[in-house]
Amino acid sequence: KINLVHGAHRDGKRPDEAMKKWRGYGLGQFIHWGLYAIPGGEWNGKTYNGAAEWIRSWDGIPKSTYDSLIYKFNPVNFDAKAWAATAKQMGAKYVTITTKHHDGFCLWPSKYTDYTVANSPWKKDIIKPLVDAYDAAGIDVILYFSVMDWNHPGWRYDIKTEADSIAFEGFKQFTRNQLIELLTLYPTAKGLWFDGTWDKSWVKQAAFADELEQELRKLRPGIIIGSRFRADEYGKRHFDSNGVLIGDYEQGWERKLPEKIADVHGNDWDCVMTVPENQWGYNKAWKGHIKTAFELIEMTAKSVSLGGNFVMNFGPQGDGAIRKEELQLAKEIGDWMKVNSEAIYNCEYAVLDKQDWGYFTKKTGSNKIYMLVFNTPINGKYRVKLPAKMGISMAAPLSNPGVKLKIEEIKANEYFIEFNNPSAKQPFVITFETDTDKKSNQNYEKAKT
Ligand SMILES: C[C@@H]1N[C@@H](C(=O)NCc2ccccc2)[C@H](O)[C@@H]1O
Repeated sequence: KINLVHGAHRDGKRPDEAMKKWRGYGLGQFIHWGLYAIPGGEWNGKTYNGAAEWIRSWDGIPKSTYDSLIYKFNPVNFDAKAWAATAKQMGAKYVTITTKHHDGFCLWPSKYTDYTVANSPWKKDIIKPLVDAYDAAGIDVILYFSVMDWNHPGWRYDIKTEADSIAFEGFKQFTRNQLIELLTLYPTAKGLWFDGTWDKSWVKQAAFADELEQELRKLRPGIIIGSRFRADEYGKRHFDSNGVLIGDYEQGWERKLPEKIADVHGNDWDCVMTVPENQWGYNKAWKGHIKTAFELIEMTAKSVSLGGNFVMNFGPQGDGAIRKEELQLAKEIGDWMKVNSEAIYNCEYAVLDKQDWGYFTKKTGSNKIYMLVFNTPINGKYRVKLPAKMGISMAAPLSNPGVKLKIEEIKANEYFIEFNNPSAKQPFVITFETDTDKKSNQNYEKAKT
């Protein structure tokens, strides 16, 4: 083991109530909104091929021209309650909202910069009504904050000269001030989702970032901060020089999912996912593959089956309305969650071998198992392998608990659960219970039709 001062300060999952609640969220909403939503990936009729929220970095636009978008920020159709209602209907249990993205525009009236909503035609705070609306909807709020800030004169990609170092010191204090300001103005926020922390300038600030993280945790006990905030003193990010996760959960699953349980190293994690291939901010022309509700539901099931949460991104339009395609996806996902969310909320990795038909989840603190089916076997027989000595109780469709499904023990601790569901067009859930002291063949009803 290497002796580290600014590595991980804790190993393993956080045991406290705040983190237990986070662990059980299952499904979340990401909101990427800011000045970039106004051009929406297009400028003077030309489309920008990168991610819409990175359009400022496109050579085709003079930076000052982009920065003057502040004078066009007037989202007349912004309705915080409507956004929260969409998330509620979808079944999201938490929301991560951009307070400031890489362009440095603040959606709250920060007193540490002029580049905020206060100096736009809109004038008003955007974050406060959002936090209030989501809190009222019972959806926990996490504040996204980009450390990298293209608008601040003190931002540097690396520290090469004494002048860089002096400028960056000012930037570090500005960053600290804004974070304390956010936690003070929005005390109900449950966490901070840091981004824009990969450049050398910030990676070299192990001591400062470690002290700042500890200060924020003291200011807001229980606050949840992921692995993307800070590097250790050897520049190691997410996992320190001893391979221990820095922060409360792994924050590396951006637009990708783990394949198997070994990939998550026993840590908490969430996956943040775009609906198109790679657009977080609003992009008028949603080119390429747009994920369907089916795909997003499967990613949610897969995430929970591997002990994580799934966070689906929304990129509201410059006028503040959510685009109709995202509203439609929220409805379809919400309709599925209405019937099946018991297999998602407060569920965890079931410690069972994955089978071809789909994913297992297990209700935390119980022996209830859920089989989330995405591929129906032609013979209607669903294979389940249990650890030795573990029995299986009666199985039933989650949506119809009265139907006792036939369970056939085909060999030691291996079963076929029979369920012919030819009309299925949507993923569905079968549920059963396990018991630890297996009394072979006595733990489930013999077939009843
Ligand atoms: C959550 C997303 N993170 C921002 C981003 O720049 N991701 C690209 C990226 C991801 C990981 C390392 C470097 C760069 C995107 O703009 C979104 O805000």
